Amino acid sequence: MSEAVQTLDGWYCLHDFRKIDWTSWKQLSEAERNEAVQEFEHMLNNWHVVEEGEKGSHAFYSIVGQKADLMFMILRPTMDELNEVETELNKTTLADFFIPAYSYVSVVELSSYLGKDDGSDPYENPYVRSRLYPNLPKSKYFCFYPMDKRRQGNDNWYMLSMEERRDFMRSHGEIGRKYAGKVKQIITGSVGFDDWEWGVSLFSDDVLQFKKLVYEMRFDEVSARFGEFGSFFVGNLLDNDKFEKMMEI
Ligand code: VOV
Repeated sequence: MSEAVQTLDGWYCLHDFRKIDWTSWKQLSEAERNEAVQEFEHMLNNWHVVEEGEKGSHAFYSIVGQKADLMFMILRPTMDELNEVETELNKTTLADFFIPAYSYVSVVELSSYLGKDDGSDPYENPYVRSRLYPNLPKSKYFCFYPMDKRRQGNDNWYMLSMEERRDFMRSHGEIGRKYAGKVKQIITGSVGFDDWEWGVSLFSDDVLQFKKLVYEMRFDEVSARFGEFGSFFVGNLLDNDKFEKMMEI
């Protein structure tokens, strides 16, 4: 049996995609709509307080295309708290006008392929902590997709030796580093939690960099031979002003 890589696991993560039931939303009076948006923003403001207290983080984007209209990426220290946030969201008046589109449950993950083992506790390392418990960037654009590593014939990731997998990840990391300052990636592990093995969340102020990065990675052996991908979602950052404008009829 090949040796499983040890993972470092951080905050639990929910990607929650919703469509808006515009037909029902339009039936409300302007006053009712304003009240629902204000109630919703009150919840978002509470999430900001959690973020400032470094007890979690969140990202809120509108999604382009018919797969969804809105996306919430929520990070919390426990699965229980993640569930509470989801329920809080579902109890808002606005959620009566949301239609579930897709969701993804995972945990922020760092593999130890490239880490140095100097005997110290990695969970005490400030850099590692900033990766495991990240303050999600408020970048203009967001991209999410789930992925697996293939298990077929000669292309079975889980049958490779630790050294082989480490070499692949080194090359992967080298490509990724070319996008430093342009794209920030947050990899969340979802084995045992959801239908794919990882969630890939990308943040950038230049939306075209998602295409360039993902395309370049397709030619790297680890993605070319072993990468299998689910649906892609791409969207634009929402703040209160943009959200109010979006919900205006
Ligand atoms: C901004 C770009 C970027 C950078 C710098 C980067 C670097 C790195 C490093 C150094 C490491 C290994 C250590 C760790 O941190 O875990 C990883 C790990 C991982 N990656 Fe990555 N990745 C990027 C970007 C990046 C992308 C775009 C994808 C999707 C692949 C594609 O083809 O669409 C991806 C996937 C992953 C995955 C699924 C893992 C875990 C694999 C496992 O088997 O455990 N990743 N990644």
